Amino acid sequence: MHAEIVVLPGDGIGPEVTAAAVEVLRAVGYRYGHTFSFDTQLIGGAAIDATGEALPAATLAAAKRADAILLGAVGGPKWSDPKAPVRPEQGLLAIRKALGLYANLRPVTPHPAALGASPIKPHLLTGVDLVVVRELTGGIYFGDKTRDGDSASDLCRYSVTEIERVVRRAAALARSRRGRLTSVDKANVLETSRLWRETATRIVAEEFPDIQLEHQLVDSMAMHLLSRPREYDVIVTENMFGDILTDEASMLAGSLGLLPSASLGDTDGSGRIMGLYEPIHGSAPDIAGRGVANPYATILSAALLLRHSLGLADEAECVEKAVAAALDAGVFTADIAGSGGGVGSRQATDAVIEQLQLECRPVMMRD
Ligand SMILES: NC(=O)C1=CN([C@@H]2O[C@H](COP(=O)(O)OP(=O)(O)OC[C@H]3O[C@@H](n4cnc5c(N)ncnc54)[C@H](O)[C@@H]3O)[C@@H](O)[C@H]2O)C=CC1
Ligand SMILES: CC(C)CC(=O)C(=O)O
Ligand SMILES: [Mg+2]
Repeated sequence: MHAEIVVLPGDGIGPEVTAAAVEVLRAVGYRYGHTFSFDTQLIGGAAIDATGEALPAATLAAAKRADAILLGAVGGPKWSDPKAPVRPEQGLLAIRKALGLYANLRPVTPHPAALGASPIKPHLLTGVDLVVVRELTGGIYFGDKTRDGDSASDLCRYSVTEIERVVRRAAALARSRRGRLTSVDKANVLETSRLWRETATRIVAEEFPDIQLEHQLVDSMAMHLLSRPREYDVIVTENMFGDILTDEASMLAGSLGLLPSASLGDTDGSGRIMGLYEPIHGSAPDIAGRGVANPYATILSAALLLRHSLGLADEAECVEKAVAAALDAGVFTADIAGSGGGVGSRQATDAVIEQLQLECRPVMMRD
């Protein structure tokens, strides 16, 4: 097949990790006989520097035309002045909203070889396999913001429709997995959470009676996620809770540099799903430009791109197996290796590409 992929490197380590994922996509495409073309566009701080805007119109237009989008990360100290008229993060929020990417899937599956990188006891981590479905285009990140002298406010608003569609997506995912859905809210305090809980209960009862639904308050969820992570299957929650809980969940895997994500919209008339794929981490300014960033989260995001937007399940699995094999072989970047050790991004990417040759057997190459 031929696919057009828009690449949005962004800032900090974004260009480093997207370059790694593009190399892997080229390698897997070559192996399976696909041609992927890559159109690099500006977003975030890099876009502000070049155009004054965090999401230039040309970037959005290219993203709308593309078969899929791969993004690194945005932001950094250069653009973090509280008085700055525009911030890189606004570009990311804007593209998610403009493309209707309301469901952000963040799988968390600690790899056995990397358990030592986690601060959690290994016996709690074996068998952990969960997905957080984070609502991505509503809530407090998108509400009106005001600053009035010494006070400020951020409005958190959710509509029933916004909650229904993400809960449906999460419940359908749970149905394809172990049939368990945990909806996370703060319904003991917040009105938006009470609407969330009411809507999640109704949608599951009416449309997914086979799914086991439980509700969990976000504060105790933050604790249970670390004390009994194996019990969770699919977790659905609103935008900010999902953002925070998944950075926490990265500690189950051992590093932020290991968690990928898929931001998905609805399927269009031709069966195509709009998708943007990015690691859950940020631009990591503290390590940017040194060639030491862990590229695995972005490479695994590219695997999600192959699966969800291009319908290439075998190719996605091939990339995932290659990353797992690189980890099995002990190819750890510094964030996983610890104690000042570890290989650079270059070696980690090379290891994945090498493992691709061993792990993947396209149909045309099978006996
Ligand atoms: N999706 C995005 O574009 C996101 C952007 N950000 C932005 O990133 C900037 C930095 O934010 P932080 O809070 O520092 O979060 P961060 O995720 O960039 O970094 C947190 C810590 O994790 C480490 N880390 C992250 N990714 C890594 C990787 N692939 N390999 C090795 N180590 C890695 C960093 O070195 C740092 O010590 C901010 O401007 C923030 O707004 C933050 C989160 C998401
Ligand atoms: C940078 C923010 C807009 C969001 C964030 O932290 C994330 O999507 O993980
Ligand atoms: Mg985040």
